[in-house]
Amino acid sequence: MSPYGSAVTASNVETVSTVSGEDAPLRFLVVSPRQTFAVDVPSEGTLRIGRADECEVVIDDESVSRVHAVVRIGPPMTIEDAGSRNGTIVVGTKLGAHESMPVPLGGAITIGRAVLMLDRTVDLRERRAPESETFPPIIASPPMKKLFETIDTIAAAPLSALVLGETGVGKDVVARAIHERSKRASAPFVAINCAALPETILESELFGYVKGAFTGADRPKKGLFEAADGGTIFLDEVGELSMTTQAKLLRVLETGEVMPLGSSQAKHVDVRVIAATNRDLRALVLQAKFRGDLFFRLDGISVRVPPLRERPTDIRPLAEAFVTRTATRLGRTPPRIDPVVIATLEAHDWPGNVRELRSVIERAMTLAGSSLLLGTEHLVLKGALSAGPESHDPGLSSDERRERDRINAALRSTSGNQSEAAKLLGMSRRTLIRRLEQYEIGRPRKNT
Ligand SMILES: Nc1ncnc2c1ncn2[C@@H]1O[C@H](COP(=O)(O)OP(=O)(O)OP(=O)(O)O)[C@@H](O)[C@H]1O
Repeated sequence: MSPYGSAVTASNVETVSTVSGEDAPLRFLVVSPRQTFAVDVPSEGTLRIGRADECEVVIDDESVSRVHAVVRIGPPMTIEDAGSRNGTIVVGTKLGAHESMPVPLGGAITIGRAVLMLDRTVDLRERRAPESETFPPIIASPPMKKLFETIDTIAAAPLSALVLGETGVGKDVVARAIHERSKRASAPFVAINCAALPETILESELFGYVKGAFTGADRPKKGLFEAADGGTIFLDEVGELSMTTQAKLLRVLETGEVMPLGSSQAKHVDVRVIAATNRDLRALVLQAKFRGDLFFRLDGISVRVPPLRERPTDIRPLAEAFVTRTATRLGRTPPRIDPVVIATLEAHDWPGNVRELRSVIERAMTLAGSSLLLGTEHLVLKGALSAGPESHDPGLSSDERRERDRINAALRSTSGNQSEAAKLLGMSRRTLIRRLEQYEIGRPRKNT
């Protein structure tokens, strides 16, 4: 029972009594009119949810009170309404001011116009493409059939590979498919987003470090190259690597050896590198922003994943698969999709590609509740995502474009969390918000 008020319990939902142990870490998925993002749940303490900057989960919407609700990590994990203007609804039960109840796993929590859901995730590096998302044979358009064949060719070749394509097309999924169809399938697949981390942290993630390599390095750490030994490392957004890190990466590719930070001893690794980018690497090479020798090493063999607008016949099977997957996760019967919804989805141009389609479906499923028909009233397409980095913006100078791309990348890597993205970018949240307006980036938008 909450020290602040009475506790309400729901009998038919799975609640969470621990956030540690064997289970995958927990996160809150947040869908609000302007934002879609995920927030990892810490192992202890509280999470304030509200509009105010000091909240751990900031939802930028006027329907949300400044501090609307408080999650106590537990055990058991509970949510308490913090005296909000319009209450907190937990799977249909409205909490009055200072009432609390256990947080249900996978159940909708409504806070103003936003919906939150507690979800289990897997390790950040691995979470983008769990087994079930691995290139399911659900997509059958001619361009994708061709892509399947190319994936098999790439899988069999002992070369580095480059996966090209706009944001959200499924480069990550393709990289994993290459790994799983290769001889390395039983060894690890390790993925990292090169745009997500500042240079020094990225290098220590990639190459590891020895004890005492820098302040705070009180024990040695294995890098991802070592962790992927025998398998595949997937370097997402490779176009964002700094020149220094590019030089170090090139050395690993040329010698097959990694040098942990602070060490003078190289370690041999046998790792296949698959890199991905939504930027024109060749153009970056021409502008001296990407090393030509590294480009040629990475570009052993390349594959382009077509944008969703070039394969509209994939939209229906993908949408159906996302509906089934979300329903399974929520323990619901998958609803039928109204044919008008399919037609609407097929007519949309999907600047955020498959990722955008996935969030639109997940949001529709949340809004549909237990309805057995997913209708147009559940569909929110307008403003669901902003244009990706390849959108047309002839007015932007290249510096501005770079900054805009960095911001997009940071938002992607933090699943749209503005505060985290601002930290990564080394700017205040307010500055980030100003930039979002300046570059007309739809307010955080990317879901994982
Ligand atoms: N063929 C597919 N089948 C099922 N899910 C897919 C498929 N393609 C993409 N997805 C889903 O769409 C989302 C985006 O895919 P992914 O992360 O692979 O895109 P990306 O091209 O790597 O994006 P970015 O450039 O932003 O990193 C993920 O949730 C992924 O699971």
